[in-house]
Amino acid sequence: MSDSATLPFRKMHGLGNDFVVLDGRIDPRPLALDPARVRAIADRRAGIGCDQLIVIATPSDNTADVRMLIFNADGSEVAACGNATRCVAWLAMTESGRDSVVIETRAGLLDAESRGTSLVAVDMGAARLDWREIPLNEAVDTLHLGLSVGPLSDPVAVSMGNPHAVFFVEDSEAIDLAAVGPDLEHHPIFPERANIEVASILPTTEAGRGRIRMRVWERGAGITPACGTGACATLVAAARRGLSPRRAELILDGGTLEIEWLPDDHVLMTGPVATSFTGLLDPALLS
Ligand SMILES: N[C@H](CCC[C@H](N)C(=O)O)C(=O)O
Repeated sequence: MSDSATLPFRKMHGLGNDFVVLDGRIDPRPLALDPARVRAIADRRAGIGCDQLIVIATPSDNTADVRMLIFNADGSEVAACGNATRCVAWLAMTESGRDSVVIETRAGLLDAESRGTSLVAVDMGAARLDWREIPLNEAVDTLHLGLSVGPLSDPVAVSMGNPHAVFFVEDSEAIDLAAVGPDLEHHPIFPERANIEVASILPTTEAGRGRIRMRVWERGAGITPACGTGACATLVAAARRGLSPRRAELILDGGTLEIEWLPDDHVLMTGPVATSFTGLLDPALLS
């Protein structure tokens, strides 16, 4: 494919957390994007606009169906993105005609299954709870970080292959995430920065499932309508604190995800996928 050729893209989202998806298997250019190019594509004014840019690549070996590269809107490459993993899994299942696939990410191999039309379940792997795995820059109890900014304090740190700090509050709608997000994302205790969640515990359902209202300030993307790994991290944090059963509905700005922290410590996330539109990327955005 010549450098002047346009490149097909698919605009997808998971509960409004949106992605530009490029296929690096048909054209190598998306496999070598520098951060400035990612920012140009993600720019909602001059580019296409997205929270994350996702590149589908050939898997390293036959243990996976596809490999997935994840870039935040600020150009940073990260290891995990739950909503995008559902979208890529849906594409891979549609392509292969199978109702289960394996996605290779920097956070590991993730098993995904169809749960019906445009509904996908992904085993997001084990929650990492040790300070070294978050990572944090000091040996602290991840269940209670001695950290506070504005009205927020005493978060739980969890990694789903990416770092999260979960703050439990009376009313998550009352928190001005834009005011506190940047300082928390860049707090020195997080050497790789962090995704920031504020969560309120709601009454459990008759079926005994938890219900948690959660909003997110994402590392490298800011406030997004939903965060799959953030929902996983929030459920694990709430269960560790004894605030929720290990299975709950996570109610995000963009909709609801069903999350379960399994006995083997893996976290199962189930939620919708959607394609907004497809198009051709201007080659100027790639070079
Ligand atoms: N929205 C994504 C999370 C992206 C996390 C990314 N912002 C990071 O830096 O880890 C999700 O659905 O899980």
